[in-house]
Amino acid sequence: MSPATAVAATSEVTDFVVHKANGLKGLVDSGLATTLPPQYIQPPTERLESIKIATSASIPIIDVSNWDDPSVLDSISEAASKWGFFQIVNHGIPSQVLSRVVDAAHAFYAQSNEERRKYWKGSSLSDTVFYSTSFSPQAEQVLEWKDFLIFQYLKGDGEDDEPVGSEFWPLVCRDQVLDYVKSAEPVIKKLAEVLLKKLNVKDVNTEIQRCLSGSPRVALNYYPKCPNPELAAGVGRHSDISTITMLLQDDTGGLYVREIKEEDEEEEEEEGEGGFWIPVPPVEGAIVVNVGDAMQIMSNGVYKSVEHRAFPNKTGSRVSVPIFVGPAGDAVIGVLPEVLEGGEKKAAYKSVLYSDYTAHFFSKGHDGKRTLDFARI
Ligand SMILES: O=C(O)CCC(=O)C(=O)O
Ligand SMILES: [Fe+2]
Repeated sequence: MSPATAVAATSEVTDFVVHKANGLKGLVDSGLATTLPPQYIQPPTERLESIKIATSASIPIIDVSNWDDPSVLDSISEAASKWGFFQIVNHGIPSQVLSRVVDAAHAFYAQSNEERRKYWKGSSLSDTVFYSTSFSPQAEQVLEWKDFLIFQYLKGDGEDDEPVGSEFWPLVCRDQVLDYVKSAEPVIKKLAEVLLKKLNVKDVNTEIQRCLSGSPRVALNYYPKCPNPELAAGVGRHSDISTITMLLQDDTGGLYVREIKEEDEEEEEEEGEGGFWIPVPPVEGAIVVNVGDAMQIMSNGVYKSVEHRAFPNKTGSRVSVPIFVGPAGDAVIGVLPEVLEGGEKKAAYKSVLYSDYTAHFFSKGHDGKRTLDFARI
């Protein structure tokens, strides 16, 4: 079989993309994926054409130029409770830092298969950086139209030390990712402070710190242009397992967020493929912020970790760069005592070791908000 025929043959696609570590980018570059390979075809309920798009709702855009303004704090905590998602503008991260990290993501994927493959999960020189495809290809029924490069951001001992293993990060994007995280850190800190303040948490001790942001991860997500986007998903319905995620998206669009209905409150959240989906349009200079499962657990559901999904398109590739701010693997997360004080509310979640929670998330394909059941009482 010629290499060309090998790639074209359905049964060989997964092998070429996943096992031979060419990534989806390698498949698209081969020029042979002129139609969507069967393993990428989503069931009808999970396609863009069958979801109901919310036409009047939009997620809030919050100007955070003045963190001392009480109305900013109110807007953030309200958005985290009501929508689980918001965009922030005037956050102080220089626009060049944002555009450089997006360009750097393109630069990583523009390299040859051989060059990218050096970082493939399992063969990368450091566990703090790895390249992979889809979500959890070994556990998924249908593959997602996406490649990603993950950076695990473990701080060195000294204040100014570079993250552990960063000397092994790809040179085409290393400094841009480091600069982005460095500039984002004060914003992350502020967001966490505001959310905790509104929960009456006064003593943000080191243990809470480890639960909030013990192990940030950055992803360079790449959704190549897709021959049949109407049949595919870039990332399927899921909630993030982070405490908070700061997502930078390019100007392409494709992200949708589930609309929370009033009657979904009290854990009676909409399940399955129903409900309305709110598009999150790219806003120049804005960062999308969303609450993750760890924050929903710690806040006992006051803040909502909301389902979201992204679709690829036919005209070009799309890049997004989330920073998943999440607990350290060995942190035990549970409902913060302050949230229960003085009220008649009971804890809706038990305490869980975060590395167990993470392992559960990756042991299956994306399945909406089901990961949270792992911690639900
Ligand atoms: O690319 C996007 O807009 C969303 C990505 C996402 O949800 C994720 O990486 O968890
Ligand atoms: Fe996500």
